[in-house]
Amino acid sequence: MSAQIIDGKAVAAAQRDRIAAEVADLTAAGVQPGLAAVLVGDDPASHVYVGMKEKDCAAVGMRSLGARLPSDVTQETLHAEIDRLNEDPQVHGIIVQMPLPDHLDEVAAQDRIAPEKDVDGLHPHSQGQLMRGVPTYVPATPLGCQVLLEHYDIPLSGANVVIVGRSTLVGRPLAMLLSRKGVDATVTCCHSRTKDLAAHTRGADIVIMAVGVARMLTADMVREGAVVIDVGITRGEDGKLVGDVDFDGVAEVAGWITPVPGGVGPMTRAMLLENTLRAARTQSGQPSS
Ligand SMILES: Nc1nc(=O)c2c([nH]1)NC[C@@H]1CN(c3ccc(C(=O)N[C@@H](CCC(=O)O)C(=O)O)cc3)C=[N+]21
Repeated sequence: MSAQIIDGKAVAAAQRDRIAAEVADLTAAGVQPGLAAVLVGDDPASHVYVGMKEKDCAAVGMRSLGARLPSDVTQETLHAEIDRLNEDPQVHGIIVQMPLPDHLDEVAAQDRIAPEKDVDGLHPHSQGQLMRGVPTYVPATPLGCQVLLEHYDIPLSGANVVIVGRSTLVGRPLAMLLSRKGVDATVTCCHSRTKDLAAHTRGADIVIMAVGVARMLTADMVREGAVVIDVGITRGEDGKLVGDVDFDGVAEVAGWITPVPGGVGPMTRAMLLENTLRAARTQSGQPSS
């Protein structure tokens, strides 16, 4: 293996330590940040993720509230629960864990969250402000990718970044984030209909995989020394997490690479805490330290 490992777990731990110190200061000033996760139904993966978020909150001294609703809940009841959290002054951030059961409208639920509590960055206000170049809350996974790249001093200005995937949660916001003035990457957004994907990825200084297709990016698709960020998390039959990158092969050619697990995933959780801390500061009128 020639690539150096981008250690998301370690960077996330450092971020959590910093956040914990800031949470302690804010709590001493009378405001304990609070995050509410709305979990509908009994999808096992969603339960695992929400459980991790609750543990993360506890680790940094934040309050966490789990709102659990049955899988047959109506859209009206879901909205009533979001309204209740919107009005609760102890709750600074709200996320609705995705995916929702098929009979529910995910977009309508996202739209229901008060923009000032939208720590997932999925409300049209958050997405629009990011598009305008004045972000409020950036979705945690794209933010985590940016913080990881900056932590390792990987040059972004003028860099050719190829993002594979165009989801609302990752690909599109990431393209906005990295092409902003001040970050200044040249971003290409590829997807399932892209012609000759390999020609794009081979031309990239940085390849970011966010499609959810296990081991899609192979060594022949990567330029020698390129930076490879893997956002994919496919659960294999053996229960193990598999990324969108064929790690063993690509690590032979890449210069830097994120592992799965231990790459972007832990950063996603840390950035959700960061967004919640910012939400608590903004809502309480406490200046940042
Ligand atoms: N409203 C909403 N917001 C989300 O941000 C959201 C969501 N819904 N639904 C599901 C996806 C997925 N997601 C992950 C978060 C952390 C890890 C993570 O920490 N992964 C660890 C390993 C975890 C394990 O072993 O299972 C890692 O990659 O090292 C993974 C995935 C957030 N999501």
